[in-house]
Amino acid sequence: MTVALFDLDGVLTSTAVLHRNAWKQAFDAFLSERDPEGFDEFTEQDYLDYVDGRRREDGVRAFLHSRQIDDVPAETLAAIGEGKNDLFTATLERDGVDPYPGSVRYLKAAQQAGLRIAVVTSSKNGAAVLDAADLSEYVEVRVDGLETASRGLPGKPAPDSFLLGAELMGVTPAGAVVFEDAISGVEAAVAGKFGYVVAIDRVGGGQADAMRAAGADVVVNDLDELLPA
Ligand SMILES: O=P(O)(O)OC[C@H]1O[C@@H](O)[C@H](O)[C@@H](O)[C@@H]1O
Repeated sequence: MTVALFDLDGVLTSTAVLHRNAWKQAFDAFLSERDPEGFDEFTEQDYLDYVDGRRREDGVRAFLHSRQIDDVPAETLAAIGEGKNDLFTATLERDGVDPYPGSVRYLKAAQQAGLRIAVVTSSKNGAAVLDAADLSEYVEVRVDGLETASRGLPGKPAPDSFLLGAELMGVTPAGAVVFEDAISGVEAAVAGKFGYVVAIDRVGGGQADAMRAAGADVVVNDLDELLPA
């Protein structure tokens, strides 16, 4: 295999946590206003099950549906996502972004070994995150939430964004390896019949088992583990 398709948030950069925190603020504000008495907070498991790896609008719909909230007008759904995005971008601008050191080492080693690198992310902030983390130089092709939206492609867990990444890199899915930290992303890679699927478990608990059940070929805690000692 000569091409590697990396998810971004949680794989190369620690921004999955920034996304999760911003989602929590946005959803908790919505839920507590809608039902102050019965307020039941947005949890880390909610993030992993319904939001992680998915496009912004898909995450909003999937989470609210999990709470049997299906009567929200489209403008309100959009406003929740926009509120979350304002929180996310403000944190990004204030604190910057840390790439995982093990991921940087892995990118360098992959590049030296002649592997060509693409990033496939559901986020519309993909370019800003790559730039802030100083990783853009490694990336030959970027497929992000803006690109898939402009082409009318469905988001993860549908395979389309990864398939587009492979196509733009000029390889078949079988000729590419996918690196993912979200269950929706592992499902997308498996659905696309990619050559090899590496899952990165950043959260512990039942995540590694869920990743294997979703079809990951291997689960690691950090990309460093894949490098020779
Ligand atoms: O709102 P954005 O920046 O377009 O990101 C959409 C999604 O992008 C994914 O990469 C993240 O895992 C999700 O948490 C996030 O919600």
